[in-house]
Amino acid sequence: MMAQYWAIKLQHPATLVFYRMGDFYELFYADAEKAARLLDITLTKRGMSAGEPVVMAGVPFHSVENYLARLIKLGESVAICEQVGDVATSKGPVERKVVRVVTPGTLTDTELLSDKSEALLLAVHQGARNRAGLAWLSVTQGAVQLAECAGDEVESWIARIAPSEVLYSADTTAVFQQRLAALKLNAGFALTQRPEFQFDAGLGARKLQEQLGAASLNAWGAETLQHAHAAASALLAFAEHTQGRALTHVRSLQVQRDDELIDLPLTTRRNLELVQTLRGEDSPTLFSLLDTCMTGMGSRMLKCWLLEPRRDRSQATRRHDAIEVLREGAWQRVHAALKGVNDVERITARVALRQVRPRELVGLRQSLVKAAELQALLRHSREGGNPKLPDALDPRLRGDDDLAGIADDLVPPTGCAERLARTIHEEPAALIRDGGVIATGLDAELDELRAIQDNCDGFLLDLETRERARTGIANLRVQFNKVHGFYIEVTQGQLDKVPADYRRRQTLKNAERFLTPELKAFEDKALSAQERALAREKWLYEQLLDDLQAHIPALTRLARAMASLDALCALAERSLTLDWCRPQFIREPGIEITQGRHPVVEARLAEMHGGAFIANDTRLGPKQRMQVITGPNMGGKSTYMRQVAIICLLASMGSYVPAKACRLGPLDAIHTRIGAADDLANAQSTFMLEMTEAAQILHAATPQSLVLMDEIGRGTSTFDGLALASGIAAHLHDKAQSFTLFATHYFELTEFPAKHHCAVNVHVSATESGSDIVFLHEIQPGPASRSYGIQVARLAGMPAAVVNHARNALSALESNQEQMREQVDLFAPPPASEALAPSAVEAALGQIDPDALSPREALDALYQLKKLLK
Ligand SMILES: Nc1ncnc2c1ncn2[C@@H]1O[C@H](COP(=O)(O)OP(=O)(O)OP(=O)(O)O)[C@@H](O)[C@H]1O
Repeated sequence: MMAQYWAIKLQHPATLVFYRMGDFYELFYADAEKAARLLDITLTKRGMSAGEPVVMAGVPFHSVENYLARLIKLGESVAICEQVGDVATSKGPVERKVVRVVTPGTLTDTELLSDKSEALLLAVHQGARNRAGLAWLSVTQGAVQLAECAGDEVESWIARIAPSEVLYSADTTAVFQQRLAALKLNAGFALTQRPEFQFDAGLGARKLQEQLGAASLNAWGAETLQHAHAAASALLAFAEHTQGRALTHVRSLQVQRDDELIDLPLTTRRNLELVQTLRGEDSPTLFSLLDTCMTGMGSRMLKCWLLEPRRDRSQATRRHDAIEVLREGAWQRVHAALKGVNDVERITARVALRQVRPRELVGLRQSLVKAAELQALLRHSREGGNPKLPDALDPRLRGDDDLAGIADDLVPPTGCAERLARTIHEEPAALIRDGGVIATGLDAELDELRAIQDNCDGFLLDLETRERARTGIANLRVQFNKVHGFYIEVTQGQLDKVPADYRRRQTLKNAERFLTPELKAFEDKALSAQERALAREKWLYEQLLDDLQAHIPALTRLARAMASLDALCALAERSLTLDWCRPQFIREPGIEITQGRHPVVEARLAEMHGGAFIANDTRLGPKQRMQVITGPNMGGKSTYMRQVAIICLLASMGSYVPAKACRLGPLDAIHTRIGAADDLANAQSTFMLEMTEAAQILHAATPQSLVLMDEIGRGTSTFDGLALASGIAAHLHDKAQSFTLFATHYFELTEFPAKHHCAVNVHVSATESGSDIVFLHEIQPGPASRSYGIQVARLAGMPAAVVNHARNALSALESNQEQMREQVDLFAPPPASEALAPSAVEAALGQIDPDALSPREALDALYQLKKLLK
């Protein structure tokens, strides 16, 4: 057995092997030690192999999912090795095989997956000439995505895609591997090395063509992406390896280009608290506020829309159109009809992978019925006098985000629901191996086998009556139990009446149990009927899965349509409940928001009865690109800046926005530099991190970018900070020319707009009442008059002595500063660095004309130059 184990383990060296032995999965040696540590299970030693005791640890098979979930969360991978041979007939250890490998990026079990997020597997290929290829997919979805980028952009791509597992080739350079390892620390994915030959561009292209059933990748614009093909080759090979079969449901391809999406760097996602709060929690975030989806697949779709808004606004416009229609009444009915819809997307993938459970198929059938209902609803609102619902869209323009396209895709595949209804029991057992899954009436043979079992009770009663009459034993009983099978039980006092054909089966304290030839024959028939019924059920289940394969493409389309409808419906509901408006896209550059609000802060205030949120306007355009925002701490500067970014993002993803009106010009990125958290894991100080992030923004920002800069420079001495902040503001204004919101506590910067015609001062208002401060949270033109830092400290409970001390110190500092102020012009351009005069060697070198020199003269000249250098 250990020889068999080692043969299997050798093929999965970096994976924990769960080796099935009876009712347990056992782990051996180093695997056992690791699992014992990670799972807190007992380590034991048993027997001897190669002269050493065998170290092992085991988990019961019925609770394996729980252990798997814990290991996967810790980034481990597990190979599940089952007994596949026949225990009764095999000589030596029964044959075993790894039936699937569970890794963080290739999860398919409903129990192990989060409802609301995808587990993505990503392969990265380091190509020549500083290029890289990326390919990624979710095994529970049907689409592969490809991208190519410059080698130094890999981190930002991976961070944006947020995979659960990253595959890289064994031959990537050490530096590249270090960068991946550093990213892993921050992003928390599993990093898996694969052999170099698996990253084969030719093979990748062929595999993709096979998946898509196409002769070329031209139609997807993916023909020339060789580095991405290489990544796809490793990606598909690994995904197939883990599932133990081909991924027949993966039939679509998308190419992502970095100039197609609005750039949302990781810092922006974090600072705007899109899907996670700054503390790493799931709520309250923008996503948690938006997500009123009825299904997991709807939530996942919505999250993807939020994190991947497109620069091209046609998709967002289609979503706005759909929301507008749904708002007019249909959304409530659609919302209600979506209740109880199952995760068709994941069930479909599990059908394709032949891992689907009986109850999931019942869920699928119910969802198909719902799909027809939803389709009727959408069609009805189209015909029934809703003139805005387009009915004949050009199919090329149709996406999965317009209602006409969705309605068309909601067609359940012909005969699929009926086939499921006929085949699967209304309330089937959880697992096919338990039996009781296939419906009665589907298969005559199964029904007959079941009848034998069902008739058991009748037969036993009949036999009991007959035997009582034959033997004269009035309390004789004919019974069955799982351990001993069938028996006739006779109590001690009656044993002398037992006929000769009774064979003793078991002796109890007060009774004996017997078998007769007739009962034995019945037992054989009944037990074999049960076994045969189980085998028949399994076979019928496999037949069903075979038949369902043909429906996979239609089911995948249907799942996407349902998910989109769910997401649109959630956006429609949110827009009504939270009083949001439809944004308008304009061609000219600009961000114009009337009475904008920060949706998450507003919701928090409402929840905590913290008073009304104060709405604010924003006007940014070609002539007014920068706002320098001043005002007291706690005044609402950060909230205001974030709300502008969030409104732009919501509009771009296709949602309504928290404002009275919004007109938005083209946008290519949202950059944010807000707050400062130490990045200890990467050994970066607060200030270093601040400057690194700011430098990245200055390099990347364009006139179509929105940039939020919150208190830049505060991490160092006042003068350094102020000097840097003014330099950064000048760069953003003059060079990048981005739309910039620049919040600062440096009052000196309020002079910036005087010398920079596209910048204006605004401030958040506050008033003093006695020695207290009242925040008005209103954005008003002009600079703030003062900072109120000391009042805020007082509010925060600072000891009175400290507050007094600070007041004194402040007035001394302020009078000092007045004197300095006149002399320094912060915004004067730096003098051009003086050109240095050429050195003697350079001057001599300049005199030499190599073509006019003989070899002898050249040598002399060289000596001359050496001398000059000395
Ligand atoms: N427009 C608003 N309406 C109502 N309350 C608001 C508004 N803006 C901000 N607030 C409240 O004020 C609090 C502080 O806001 P914010 O963090 O934006 O202030 P800040 O000016 O950036 O402060 P600091 O300079 O200390 O960073 C918020 O948590 C919120 O409760």
